[in-house]
Amino acid sequence: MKISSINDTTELSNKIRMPWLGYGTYKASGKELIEGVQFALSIGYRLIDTAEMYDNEEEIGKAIKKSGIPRNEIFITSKVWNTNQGYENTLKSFNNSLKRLNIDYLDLYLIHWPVSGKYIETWKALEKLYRDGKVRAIGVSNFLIHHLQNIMDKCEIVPMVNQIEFHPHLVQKDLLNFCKINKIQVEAWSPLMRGRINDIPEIVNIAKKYNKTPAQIVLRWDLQHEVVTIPKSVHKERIKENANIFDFELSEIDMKIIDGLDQNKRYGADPDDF
Ligand SMILES: NC(=O)C1=CN([C@@H]2O[C@H](COP(=O)(O)OP(=O)(O)OC[C@H]3O[C@@H](n4cnc5c(N)ncnc54)[C@H](OP(=O)(O)O)[C@@H]3O)[C@@H](O)[C@H]2O)C=CC1
Ligand SMILES: O=C1CO[C@H](CO)[C@@H](O)[C@@H]1O
Repeated sequence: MKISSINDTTELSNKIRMPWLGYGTYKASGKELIEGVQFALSIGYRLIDTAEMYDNEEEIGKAIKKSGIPRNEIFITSKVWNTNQGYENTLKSFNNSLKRLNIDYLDLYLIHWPVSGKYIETWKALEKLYRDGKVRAIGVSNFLIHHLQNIMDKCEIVPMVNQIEFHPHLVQKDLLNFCKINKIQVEAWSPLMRGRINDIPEIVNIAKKYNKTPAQIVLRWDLQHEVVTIPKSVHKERIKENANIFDFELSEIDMKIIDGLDQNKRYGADPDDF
């Protein structure tokens, strides 16, 4: 698939379209977040990723309103936090996120982590929200194959998205294949390894060859794997840099070199610990 514009989107299993590039917001707040979101929207980002746990939904809602961009042109994701899982609590959390964001529907609602003994009931609440038309797509985050399989065995709707830790040190090829076969769109969190990509010599070398930065190389690698990517930055230059990934293509050899950096190494938590 050729991805050559910031306006390009992927079609989810329910036909809803999701941008390939999004704006991550973890640890961002206040003025720098409001300005970051507005700037990102002004240069063409159309996906904003948040979560009730990030404690920044109000600011994001304000920034979106201030941008003047019609609501239906922006794809907004939020997530139910672990301590609020369970059927009734999830319905409440969802409504609270809508209120804080000051919007009347979400584009994508995710279960943040697979809390054992809770996520099946939580998923049933997401199915209800989806059937009631309050959210355009539903999905999960940090789900491994066995969690996904469990939902598919016990529930009716297959998750449309799985947002996972994904970067050159954590490729999770089997999970990627499982998602592909089951039409679950993979979305990468910490795609820049929280800034560590600048320290990987192989990526620095590839970056020089394409006259791009290490961040741009890794984000392009995501797209060529057909993985949606949501880098976070509160600096204009980097927000711009991270979006400047649609005018070049990595060769198959360079894709393989980056794939080969996999160490199955997580910088975030292990989904089996919840
Ligand atoms: N579902 C889940 O469990 C999780 C979801 N997420 C989501 O994914 C998003 C992205 O992941 P995140 O963990 O934030 O990490 P990222 O991999 O996006 O890295 C963000 C860090 O890298 C820096 N940075 C940004 N752009 C560049 C660049 N071009 N060159 C060098 N450094 C750069 C940022 O600094 P600065 O801002 O100062 O520019 C920040 O410190 C989150 O913000 C959140 O929305 C994240 C973690 C878990
Ligand atoms: O979304 C998130 C942001 O980062 C946190 C710390 O790594 C994660 O726990 C959380 O899932």
